[in-house]
Amino acid sequence: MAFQIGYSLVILLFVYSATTLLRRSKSRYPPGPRPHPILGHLLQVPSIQTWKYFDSLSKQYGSIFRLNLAGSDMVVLARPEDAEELLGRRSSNYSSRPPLIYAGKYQSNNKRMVLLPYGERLRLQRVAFHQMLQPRVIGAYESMQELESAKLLFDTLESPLNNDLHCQRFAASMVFYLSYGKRLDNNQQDLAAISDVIKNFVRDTMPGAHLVDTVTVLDFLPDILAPWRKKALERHEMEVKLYTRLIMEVKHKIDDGNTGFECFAARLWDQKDSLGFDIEDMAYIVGTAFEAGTDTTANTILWFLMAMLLYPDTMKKAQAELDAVMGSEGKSMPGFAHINQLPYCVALTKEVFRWAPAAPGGFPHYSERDDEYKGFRIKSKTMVVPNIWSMHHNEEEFSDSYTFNPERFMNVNTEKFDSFSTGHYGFGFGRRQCPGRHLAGKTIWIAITRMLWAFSIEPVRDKDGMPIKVDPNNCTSGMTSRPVDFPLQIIPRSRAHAELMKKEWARPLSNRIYRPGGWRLNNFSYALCEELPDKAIKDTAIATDAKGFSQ
Ligand code: HEM
Repeated sequence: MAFQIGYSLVILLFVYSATTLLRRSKSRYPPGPRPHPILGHLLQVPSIQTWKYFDSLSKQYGSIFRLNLAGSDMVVLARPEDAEELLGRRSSNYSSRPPLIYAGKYQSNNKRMVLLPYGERLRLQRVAFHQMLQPRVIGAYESMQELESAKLLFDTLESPLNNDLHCQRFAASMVFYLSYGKRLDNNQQDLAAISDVIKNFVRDTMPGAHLVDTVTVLDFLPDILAPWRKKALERHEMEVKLYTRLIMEVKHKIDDGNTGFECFAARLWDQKDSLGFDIEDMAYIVGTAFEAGTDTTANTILWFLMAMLLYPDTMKKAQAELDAVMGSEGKSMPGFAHINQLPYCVALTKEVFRWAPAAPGGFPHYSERDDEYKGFRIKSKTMVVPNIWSMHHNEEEFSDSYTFNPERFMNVNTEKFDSFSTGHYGFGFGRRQCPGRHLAGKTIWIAITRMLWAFSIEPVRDKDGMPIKVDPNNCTSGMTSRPVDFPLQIIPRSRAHAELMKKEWARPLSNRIYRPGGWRLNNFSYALCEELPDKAIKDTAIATDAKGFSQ
């Protein structure tokens, strides 16, 4: 009997091994262009608008193709269903990030969440983010979003030519407030310092930005032969100094007995020991929120402005909707209370995310184990890139995909605020999907909707009265992309609209309706009123909380 069982086991083992081997030998790598014997495709992949090159390869080799960058495997996915399967359903294998020696190891000391490999450190950081950015709490930020968008309108009215700076300030101030509990008003010093960090970071994480990330043996060179290492470490020092100063300011406020002070950094100070974070961890966690949320948000608003120049009919349609709801006399300004009455403005916002994704090339994921998919082998340590650009230009899903057409989103359920991040792929996939997406959707909606209500966005005309053309292909490259400076005129729709913009921004903060909520409902309402000297106003805010404003 024992012999028979043993015999059967041997046969089973043999059959299993044979079928596995057979399957392996049948599976092949995804197709791709012919590589150079040593450098692979390293010299073929352009650093300028890489997503468009990848899109052209997907038309030639299919929706899953493979490249080799001097020995490192890269698989590019052009279809959302493949990204959802691999990065979503098989996320236990595809949720890491490719190790970056320059930006990850030296510049970030392996602490920056966006670059972290999959593991416990990432999990803890995502838990911390989730507390601040989950759908249940983002209602608490509506009053801040309305306040900052009022400032955006006012700034644009006062100096329309600086719209780029205003978009940047608007996006930065929103996230800065959530992160450090203070607004970025005309505090150019903090804004300039952080914008600089973001600019460097976007550049340093670009594919091919640093040879050592591809030819990793270069990291064995001594310092004298690797001057880039000193530069990366200097950047690290500068970032740590800046981000630590900001979280220490929060700590001092807490130590000074400001018990109601509420922001992401304050929460982290509370949980520092239970989550096992050191100060540098905390500095980077909060700084990362700021880095990841600022450029993406500002760039999306710039893309919106360009879309309005190219597709003025969509602007007119949105304005007709706004006038029908708010009246055309410019006597009242739209806010979150009107979101369900403005489906076209919701659809237009979603179309901006689709038409010009702020991160068109997607963020690369990284496989940890060998896998097989649709008959293709995907080795461990393969960079897997969801090419959002291709997905948004898949004609089967988005017909006439290069045309900006909000109508394609007109059937969405606008009662669900969450819907800003569905129906397109601009926020990525799986366990690394953007944790700021719910906040970003609403921040961008309020900015776009109020800009449409307030202004006519017009082309600049040449001396013959002809509109100067703008080109959406003229955009920056990197992890995020934005249109290169383009001429436009932003003109108030009427004197009454202009007056209301001024009035709204001049309105004392005490007259604003706060909708507190969030992690600690009452405490958070203090945070929203932090700049207000009057205790009575703080009490009012707490009272409104009790009345159950939206959360
Ligand atoms: C228009 C606005 C935004 C866009 C288009 C955007 C897009 C993205 C994308 C594509 C990713 C990579 C997802 C993946 O790996 O599959 C990402 C990651 C991330 N985003 Fe956003 N994002 C936006 C706003 C924000 C905001 C407002 C915050 C925070 C306040 C934020 C925080 C992050 C963080 C921390 C990550 C890294 C997640 C990780 O590596 O696990 N983002 N975002």
